[in-house]
Amino acid sequence: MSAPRRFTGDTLVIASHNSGKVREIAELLAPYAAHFTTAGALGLPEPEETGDSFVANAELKARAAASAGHIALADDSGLVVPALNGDPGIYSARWAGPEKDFALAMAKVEEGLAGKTDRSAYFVCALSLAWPDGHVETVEGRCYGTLVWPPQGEHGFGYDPMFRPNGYAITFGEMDPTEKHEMSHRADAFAQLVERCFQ
Ligand SMILES: O=P(O)(O)OP(=O)(O)OP(=O)(O)OC[C@H]1O[C@@H](n2cnc3c(O)ncnc32)[C@H](O)[C@@H]1O
Ligand SMILES: [Mg+2]
Repeated sequence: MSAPRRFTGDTLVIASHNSGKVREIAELLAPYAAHFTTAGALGLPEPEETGDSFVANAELKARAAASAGHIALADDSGLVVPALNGDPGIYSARWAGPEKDFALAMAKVEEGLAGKTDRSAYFVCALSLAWPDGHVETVEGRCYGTLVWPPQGEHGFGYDPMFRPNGYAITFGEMDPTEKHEMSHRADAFAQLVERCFQ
């Protein structure tokens, strides 16, 4: 295997159209990239997520944005629920429908869990850094926890209000963002990416 390619300090494009994610990525990235912009700010289209895994979709989104000329970082993430055979998984965004209604998406998860005792779940975050020549570096992070009902807390985004990480008495929705950044699936993936490409 060849050595990982390092980020060289150019402008970095955050290849996501999700403002919750962009905010978290910008905060995690601040120490490593002085200049960054977003796919939305550059007017780049949102590519169709046709991959069959988090990694495949992260690479597809990163490559699509990098083709515009700057190194790009994409995140494909989601909530995996073993009692729902892994759903919503890579379809986590799509479960919220065109209106991006996560109250609806969380209610669908809860409905699926009716009568089930296993309420374990984990978040996955694949991060892919792509160069304009097509090279990619990809990592995957996880965070394990339990699903609670009703949803609790106003912080974060997506499924955060119903996810209580193991070892905590509160949901991601109730957690201070700086604390989520220390132990989330995105933080786990970030630590791996920093070690590979930013040090
Ligand atoms: O593809 P981009 O443009 O980045 O934005 P997206 O929202 O479509 O992102 P994904 O395709 O990766 O879908 C992931 C969904 O999983 C959910 N998700 C991911 N990370 C999460 C987190 O930290 N907390 C809560 N929900 C999360 C969230 O609802 C996302 O919409
Ligand atoms: Mg998406």
